Amino acid sequence: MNKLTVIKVGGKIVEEEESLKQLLDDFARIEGHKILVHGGGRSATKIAERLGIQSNMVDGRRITDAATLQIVTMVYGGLVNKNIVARLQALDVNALGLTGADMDVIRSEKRPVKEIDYGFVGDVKHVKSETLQWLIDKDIVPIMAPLTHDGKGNILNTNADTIAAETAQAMSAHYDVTLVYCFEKKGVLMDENDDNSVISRLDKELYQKYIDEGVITGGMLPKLDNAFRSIEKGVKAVIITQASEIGKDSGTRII
Ligand SMILES: Nc1ncnc2c1ncn2[C@@H]1O[C@H](COP(=O)(O)OP(=O)(O)O)[C@@H](O)[C@H]1O
Ligand SMILES: CC(=O)N[C@@H](CCC(=O)OP(=O)(O)O)C(=O)O
Repeated sequence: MNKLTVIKVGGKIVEEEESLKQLLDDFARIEGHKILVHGGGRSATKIAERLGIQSNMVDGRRITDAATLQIVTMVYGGLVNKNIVARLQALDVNALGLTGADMDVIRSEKRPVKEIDYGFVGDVKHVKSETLQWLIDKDIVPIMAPLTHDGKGNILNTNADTIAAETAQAMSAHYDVTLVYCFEKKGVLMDENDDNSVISRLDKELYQKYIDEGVITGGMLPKLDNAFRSIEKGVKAVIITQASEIGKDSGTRII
């Protein structure tokens, strides 16, 4: 099987010019087939604030009312996605920006209301891996925004870590997939404030221990849940690392 690298890049990197430039330069240099999934949560929060709309996150997920949906559609599907696409084109990467609605690439279902009503947030139901494969085999590089659709005309907001994991899992039917979560730290850390404390290999047992001890918290929890699920569902390797370290043998490897 051919190799495919799925890179997910989070909001903090996307928002800062210097780290975005570094990420895109590194991404452009990755050889072989690749997909970039981007977040942009921090940009959405800032623009919402400018428009006088308060952001509300529960368990790392944005409560998305109608006004917030308009903002995330503009920010993720427009501003962030098209900026990345233009920048990659300047680096000779034949990037194509996609939301889940484009070519029906990712269908989702509005998250059912239990204790919390997340509003217009979608849980992924299907990734059209054949469509992505068709694009990739033509040397087109999909740049995926964290937006999906329900097939009934509605856009839904979907966490970018989940988009990356579901895409990597679906693409495992066609390629040997490596999923790389890039963020601002050097990997999963023993001490969140010490970049020299990278946990180089993490299995499920150790993960649970570190949760219990409060070593791993917050936004890292959904990321690692997605990471372990991906390994269980056929993704060959999952790495959590700093953008500048892509392709090097560093960061945290999920085993
Ligand atoms: N043990 C840990 N190692 C590294 N980061 C951790 C750890 N525990 C919690 N975190 C937090 O998780 C955050 C990453 O999650 P998140 O902000 O959702 O990432 P992203 O920028 O990719 O969206 C880090 O910025 C950090 O604050
Ligand atoms: C439902 C939900 O929470 N969607 C996320 C999508 C963006 C995202 O995941 O961005 P980062 O990777 O930068 O955090 C949000 O709106 O914040």
